[in-house]
Amino acid sequence: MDSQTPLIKLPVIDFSKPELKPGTNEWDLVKGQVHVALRDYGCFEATFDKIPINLRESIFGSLEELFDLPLQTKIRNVSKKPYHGYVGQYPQVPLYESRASMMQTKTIQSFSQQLSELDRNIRRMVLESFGLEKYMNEHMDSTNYLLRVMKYKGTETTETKLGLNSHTDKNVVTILYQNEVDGLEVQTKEGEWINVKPSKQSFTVMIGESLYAWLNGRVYAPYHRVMMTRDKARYSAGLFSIPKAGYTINASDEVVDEEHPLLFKPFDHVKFMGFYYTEAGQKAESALKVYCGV
Ligand SMILES: O=C(O)CCC(=O)C(=O)O
Ligand SMILES: [Fe+2]
Repeated sequence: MDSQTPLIKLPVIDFSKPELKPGTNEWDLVKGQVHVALRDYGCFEATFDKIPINLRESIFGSLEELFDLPLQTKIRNVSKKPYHGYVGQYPQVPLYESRASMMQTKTIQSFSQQLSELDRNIRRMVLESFGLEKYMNEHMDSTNYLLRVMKYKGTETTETKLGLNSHTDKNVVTILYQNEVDGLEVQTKEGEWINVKPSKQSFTVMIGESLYAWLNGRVYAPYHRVMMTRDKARYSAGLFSIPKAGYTINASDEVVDEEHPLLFKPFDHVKFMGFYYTEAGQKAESALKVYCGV
């Protein structure tokens, strides 16, 4: 199925409660919602008011400036490290450009810091809800953060245009924030595309394949893409928690049983990314399965 179904909406989960602390009833309630949403969709909309509105809005000013730099300047920001350098000018997705923010402005730095708190709360809830508390410190220490920013040029026609190819994220958790131009679509397990329409105070939270593998498939890592329908540019920023090089992702015994046989052999995310960017990795339906599937 490849049609949009406006009837399906992503779950919306409220992280704005002032006393959202581990051990409280509020926490357990939200934890239950996170568990169900990530199991069923691998994605949800999070309302989170801890980042002041003026800070959130000034993000897009910084992004506009960053992407308005001459191409010569932008392409100087190349990198061999996965996710880091400038990407853009791809014939397949001509509207798309992206780069790591390098956290150079105060605005972006403080935005990332506050958003990483949301990432940690979500991951803590996920681990607790699977009874994996004993891995909490190891898990939290196993990742780095990267803020990557994206621009999708508006379409110059009335046709819908591909902004970003359908893919699954390969990291742990992704938290996206966007301007008022929608375009992100997330695919359900049944193959239907949901149009993501976050409100001004909400962020889109999505599971990547590293967490999917570590939890042995107990959470879903959804395919998603960007489709552009408007003539206005879409700006988005993503906070990505990414496994550190040298850390082995190994599903814990607690999530492996007869009903849930082991899906992947232990792997190193950075080495896997090396394979993902090869021709074989790009061609594979699931690069992770080809790389280390059981
Ligand atoms: O721009 C967006 O909302 C999605 C970006 C995305 O999927 C990615 O960078 O992996
Ligand atoms: Fe993505």
